[in-house]
Amino acid sequence: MEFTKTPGWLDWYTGPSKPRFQLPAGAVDAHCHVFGPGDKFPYAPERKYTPCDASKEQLFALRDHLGFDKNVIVQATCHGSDNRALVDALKASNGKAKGVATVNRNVTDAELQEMHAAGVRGTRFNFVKRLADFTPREVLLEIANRIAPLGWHVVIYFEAVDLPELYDFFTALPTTVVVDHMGRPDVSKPVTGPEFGLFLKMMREHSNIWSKVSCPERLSVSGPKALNGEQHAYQDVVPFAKHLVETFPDRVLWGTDWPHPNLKDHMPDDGLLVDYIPQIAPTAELQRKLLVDNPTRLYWS
Ligand SMILES: O=C(O)/C=C(\C=C(/O)C(=O)O)C(=O)O
Repeated sequence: MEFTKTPGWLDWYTGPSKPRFQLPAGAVDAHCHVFGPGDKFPYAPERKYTPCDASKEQLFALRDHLGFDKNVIVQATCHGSDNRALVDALKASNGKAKGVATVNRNVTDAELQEMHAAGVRGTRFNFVKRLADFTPREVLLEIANRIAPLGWHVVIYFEAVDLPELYDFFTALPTTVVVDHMGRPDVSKPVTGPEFGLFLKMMREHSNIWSKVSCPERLSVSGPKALNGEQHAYQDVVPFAKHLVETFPDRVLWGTDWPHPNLKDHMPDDGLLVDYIPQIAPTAELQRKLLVDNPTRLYWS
């Protein structure tokens, strides 16, 4: 079956630079994807976008180029609850990849066991309206209760404006909960403002809730260049990510988000994204927790 990319789709950055920042041994890219190939793993009919193909081989080559040891591959909405491409990549990784799947209420226990055996360790609930249709909370809670005995966690992706309405649901989940991309804060507002304050309250009062401090390229208003034109990428996101890393050092994760779905105005060099890490994790200890200890404990223990 032929698939045509969403008009204006930006492919990932070809020829990423070699990072200047030396990743610590055992570092994990804890948020990335595989897409298709569509002729082998068709994209979901209910998808909101059609991506470029992005293979496990290309992901693993990027892992090695950047200096990561492992990947956590996250099911993207373009594949819906068809996790075959994800499972195929996990099985090909020689134990160097774990996964976060998307399942619906009809998933069988045998299917869950098969995914667990392949390396899946979580399921993802997507509340970003441009990506996924509404699923009743009771259905999601039913799924969370079914995956909890497997030791899986729940990954949540939402817009910051929706947190007030979702707060009680998130804090009632029976598993570890991992928030994608800091809950997409509005970085034009202060870190100390009420909006991000609600997110910090959730993390402070619920020690089962973690956050990825990834995707400055999605959140930044200042963009890849600072106003003076110097290459200070995404400076307006640094205070948010750095605050989370320093406040909750044992509950943060980082990922490239390769191949960067749905970016509209630019495509980051993944090598420069890695070089961004020391700005948000300024000590070797914080870098080791963020990149090695935390993802290893959550996915490989
Ligand atoms: O890949 C990301 O983390 C971000 C996006 C896409 C998805 O998460 C997805 O399709 O599942 C996005 O913001 O468009």
